[in-house]
Amino acid sequence: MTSPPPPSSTLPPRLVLRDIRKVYPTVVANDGINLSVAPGEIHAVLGENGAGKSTLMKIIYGVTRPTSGEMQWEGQAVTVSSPAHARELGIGMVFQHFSLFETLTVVENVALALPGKPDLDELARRIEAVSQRYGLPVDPRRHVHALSVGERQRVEIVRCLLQNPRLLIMDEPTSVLTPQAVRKLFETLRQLAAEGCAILYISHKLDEIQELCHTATVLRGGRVTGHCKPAEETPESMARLMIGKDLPVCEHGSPTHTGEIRLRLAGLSHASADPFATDLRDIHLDVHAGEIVGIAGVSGNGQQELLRAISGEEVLAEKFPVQILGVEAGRLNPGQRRKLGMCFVPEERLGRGAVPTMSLADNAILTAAKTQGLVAGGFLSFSRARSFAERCINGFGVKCGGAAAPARSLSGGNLQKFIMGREILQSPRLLVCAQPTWGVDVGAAAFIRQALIDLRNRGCAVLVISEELDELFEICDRIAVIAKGRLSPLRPVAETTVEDIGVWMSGLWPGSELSTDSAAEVAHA
Ligand SMILES: Nc1ncnc2c1ncn2[C@@H]1O[C@H](COP(=O)(O)OP(=O)(O)OP(=O)(O)O)[C@@H](O)[C@H]1O
Repeated sequence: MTSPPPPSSTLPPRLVLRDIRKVYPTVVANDGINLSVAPGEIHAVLGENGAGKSTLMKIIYGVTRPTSGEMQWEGQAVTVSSPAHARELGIGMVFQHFSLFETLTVVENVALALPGKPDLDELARRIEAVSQRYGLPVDPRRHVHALSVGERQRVEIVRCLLQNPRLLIMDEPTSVLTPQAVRKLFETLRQLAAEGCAILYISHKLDEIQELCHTATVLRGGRVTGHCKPAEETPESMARLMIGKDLPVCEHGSPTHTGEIRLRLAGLSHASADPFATDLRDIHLDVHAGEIVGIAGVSGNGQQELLRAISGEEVLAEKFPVQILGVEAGRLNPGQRRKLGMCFVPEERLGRGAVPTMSLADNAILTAAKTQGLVAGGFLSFSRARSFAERCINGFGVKCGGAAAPARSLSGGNLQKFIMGREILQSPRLLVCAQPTWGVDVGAAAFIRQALIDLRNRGCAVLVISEELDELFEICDRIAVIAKGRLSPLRPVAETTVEDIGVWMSGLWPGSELSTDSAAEVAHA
């Protein structure tokens, strides 16, 4: 599919940035940035993790003040004092990290972003209308805490579209959307652009940028290092522009040796107390030492519940359904399961994967205290915690202000790299991870995938739950699909195709109990 023709260059720009600079205590996040977006233009902002993309977008949206520089909105100099001010001007933003209150419903969350006190019934109807029109299904009455990551992202997008923005900023909006939802979103964005909305689009998915965007600005180390027309580039040439060299190629190889079963799910069924959660139904799965098993699926089909049941965040009624390193572990808490040799990475990096206000060293203590000997004689060793955090930072190329930097000061991709590093460097015997490369730039994603393959080659059993089919096909040895809380049979990756697994993702695999109607529901979960 090709991009629509670029907008007419005779229109005056909607937004102009001149010499924008933002200095944080340990880093210059933006350094003399110039950028201009015309009405109807879809403009990509490209760059490695930590290049300064989100900082620039937050400046435009009034979340952060620039240290210096000038911004013009529709020809007038403007200082955007707050997000509310940005919204008044006609600027909308979908954030990389969700800004939703978990204890409120969807409609209550949306109401908070609107001026005055909107009538909730009327607003719920508007939400339904917008979500239907743009193919982004959300139920306005559900509580946010019960939504999957993909569903939350849809809420963020719908909330933004309700405000009819004239400039829409999207910070990695597709990281957790299904391929069908991405198609729909692109149609929406093209439609908005055709109606004259300017769009600033940040993504690490270079094929998407090539398909969607008219123009691109490349950032590196806070500075503009290039411009291009994505339609005239390839994903490889854009990657080179971004990282200054060719992308490394993953060396998968075959599993050298598959050994004993490290994770066994023996008929795992679990009904959560949360009425909106997906019940897990009779899941059987073995993951052996020395293999990577992938679980694909449309977000909201039981992935979160499965990860919680395996990690111990959700303790089960019985011991036997989850067996870790041969121990019936269903009633153990996460700490006890980690002691058996398991590490895990949840899909939400801020909140579950790391405590935002704590330093990286303290975040290292949270999961690695035992394996890295960070506690001795009942006392925490802060120097050891610091040096382990530094190993994660150096080993995984995390760009940050050092081990003392609070987790929330890291760019999204850099925090993900840190969390992956913290778990992988504990040399677990079993690693369970969700969305391992979410929000990570193309170079770092290749690095993380290779680190998972290397871990497998050292004999670790690895289970990856991901919505990125291409990623699963690149790194896994065997693959299954989760749909409506049920798990499909496992297939060797070499004996299946992305197309087959795509069909299975709607719940229709050989022997599946789902009807065609239920399958349609799965695709929209
Ligand atoms: N509140 C903050 N305090 C200190 N440093 C910060 C803060 N916010 C961002 N930074 C730093 O500014 C730099 C740019 O971060 P930014 O989030 O803009 O990068 P990014 O290009 O959006 O990266 P990613 O692709 O990983 O999201 C990083 O080095 C980051 O650590």
